Amino acid sequence: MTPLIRAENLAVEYGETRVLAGVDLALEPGEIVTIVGPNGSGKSTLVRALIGLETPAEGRVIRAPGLRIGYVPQKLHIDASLPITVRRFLSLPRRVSDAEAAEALAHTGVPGLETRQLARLSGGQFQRVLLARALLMRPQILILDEATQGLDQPGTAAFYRLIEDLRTETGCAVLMVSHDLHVVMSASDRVICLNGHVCCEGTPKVVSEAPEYRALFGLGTGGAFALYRHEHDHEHEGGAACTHDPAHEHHHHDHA
Ligand SMILES: Nc1ncnc2c1ncn2[C@@H]1O[C@H](COP(=O)(O)OP(=O)(O)OP(=O)(O)O)[C@@H](O)[C@H]1O
Repeated sequence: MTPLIRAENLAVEYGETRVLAGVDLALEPGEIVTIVGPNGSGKSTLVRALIGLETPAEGRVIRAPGLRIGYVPQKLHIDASLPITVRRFLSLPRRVSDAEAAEALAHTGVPGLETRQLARLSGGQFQRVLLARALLMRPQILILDEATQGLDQPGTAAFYRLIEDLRTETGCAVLMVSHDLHVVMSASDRVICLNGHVCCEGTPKVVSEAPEYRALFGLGTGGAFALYRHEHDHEHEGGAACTHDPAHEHHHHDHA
């Protein structure tokens, strides 16, 4: 199968700082892939580079011709002093019909919100409206950058069920960045563990049994917390996917 998006030996820099190096990645139609990794490990940067919002310092990103991407960014600040209804927001940047807007809102579990002010939605409603807008792109790939932040546990679980249903219904691929490890592990076909480079990757089963993953996330309920304590002192097997770039600092990830 031809990948929808492929990154080859991708490096991204902000000024003098290299935040991603040697990243190889390919997304096949219909698969759900999750990127995990500590804060500042380059997850959003990778997503932005895949979409074309960051220019590679090295390597390249290849997108299938005419690829339709639905993107839910990590942060979208809505200025409460600039009123905009849900309906108008759904027509940005592409104008959509009332019927399309209504269908997308129903699809994401928030029917009838059209006349509401965007700035006054609850966190969960807002995320679902963002998802509805992404769906209006009729995406072949849906890219979600920590789309469940601000949602409670049931809201998060429901959101991921919705993503899985959408994949089943539309056949779109899904690439998401997430810190919700338990849900990630159950909902993903493939997990990519990032820390400036790809630490380890594979099916949730393979990754969760990998020493790299265990070193990163620990076991049991402490796992999610351990995510933020990643000091990159674990050993890698094979090593091919893990060329440590000496220019890339790891110690600053110890945010615990
Ligand atoms: N526009 C920018 N200019 C300069 N540095 C940036 C920029 N965006 C991100 N960075 C830096 O690049 C590094 C990677 O950031 P990125 O947002 O990709 O990490 P992340 O893995 O998504 O983090 P988090 O889990 O906290 O969202 C960080 O050190 C960050 O400070």
